[in-house]
Amino acid sequence: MASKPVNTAGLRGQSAGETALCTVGKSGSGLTYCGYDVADLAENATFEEVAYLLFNGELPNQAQLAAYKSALKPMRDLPDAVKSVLKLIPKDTHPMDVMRTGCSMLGNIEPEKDFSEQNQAANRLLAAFPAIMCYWYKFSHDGVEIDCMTDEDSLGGHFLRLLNQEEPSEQHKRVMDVSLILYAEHEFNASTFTARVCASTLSDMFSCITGAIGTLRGPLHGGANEAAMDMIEKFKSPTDAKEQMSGMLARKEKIMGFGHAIYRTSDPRNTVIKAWSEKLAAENGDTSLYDISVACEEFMWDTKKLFCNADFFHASTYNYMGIPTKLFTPIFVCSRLTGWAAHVMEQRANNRIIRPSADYTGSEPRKVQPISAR
Ligand SMILES: CC(=O)SCCNC(=O)CCNC(=O)[C@H](O)C(C)(C)COP(=O)(O)OP(=O)(O)OC[C@H]1O[C@@H](n2cnc3c(N)ncnc32)[C@H](O)[C@@H]1OP(=O)(O)O
Ligand SMILES: O=C([O-])CC(=O)C(=O)O
Repeated sequence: MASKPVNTAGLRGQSAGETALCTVGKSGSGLTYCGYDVADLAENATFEEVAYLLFNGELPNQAQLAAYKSALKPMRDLPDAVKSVLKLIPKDTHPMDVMRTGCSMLGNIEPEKDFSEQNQAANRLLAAFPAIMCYWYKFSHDGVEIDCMTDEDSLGGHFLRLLNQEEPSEQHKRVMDVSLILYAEHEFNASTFTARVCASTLSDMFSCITGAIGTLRGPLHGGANEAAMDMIEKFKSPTDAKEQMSGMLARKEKIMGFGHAIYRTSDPRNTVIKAWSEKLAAENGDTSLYDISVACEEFMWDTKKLFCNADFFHASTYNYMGIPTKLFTPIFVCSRLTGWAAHVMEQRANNRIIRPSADYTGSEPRKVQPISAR
């Protein structure tokens, strides 16, 4: 009997190029950055080490890491022109639109003039993204113009400090670091592919990243962490969660934070972030959000054999850290920028314009009729 044909819609299963940056769904836990298992990196590295790895192909030694962090620190502030634009953006704007505009505006003020500046442009965005997010958030929500510079050692700590305007705990800094590592890179996902398509036209780094932000925004991609939070906070208990999800599935609604285009039985990032959610829940004392999330996970596996992707337990984890839901996907941007920029550099190093073909399904050739005759 002939086997079921592979559904190739959405380019599924088709190779669209080469990369040395990442494998998805292959050896070990299923996800490696430059050969390192993501769980190993999450356990034994920091986000800055992972950024260095993606940009240079090797993990830094102590001196290289110290030099890299020292180079990033002075780049954390924003030009006045970018602050002025951020101040114009209304409070009810989607923060991913703010990130997109902030990125694009920075590219107006400090353009990448040629590809010799690509590392500078990537590092500038890496250092400045937490400020783009928090400067707008604090101004639009609290009317406060925050100082965008902190002396926090890590970018994760810097973000938490800007957001809460107080010293973050060591534990929260570590969780943020782990989260940024988990989100950093994921092969030819939709937003990275957007960045590569843009790069293949020999466009500039800021355009590639701006396009990628727009792609990550959607709920089928990065926007799922926010959408998952909106869903789980509506559930009153684990039993209520199962009942409501049953109704959602019956209505053929997508359950955000579940399923994956490549993984078939689990997403290796889930184990890591779920463990942090459980730990934070226990320390918080109110474990209900974690318990509800676990009930969702069990229900989806039992009924549909669908599993949590990276986004699902990020929702409760960030919530236990007091991070506003609307900033969940922008945090993803702060991390994935590293993967996007590394892919832009890789595309540029061996470029041919990305231009696939299409299967035509339209009308047969025909003649234009005079407008009076139509
Ligand atoms: C960091 C990230 O970007 S991870 C992804 C984040 N996105 C989400 O969490 C959104 C919810 N998930 C989804 O929409 C999908 O699983 C995607 C977009 C991630 C992958 O899409 P696809 O590759 O098309 O999924 P796949 O081919 O495995 O789907 C198989 C079936 O399961 C269904 N399905 C997949 N995910 C879900 C879900 N979360 N809820 C309900 N049904 C689902 C599909 O509708 C499909 O059903 P069908 O055969 O009746 O049409
Ligand atoms: O790979 C994908 O399709 C989506 C994903 O998990 C990611 O970008 O992290």
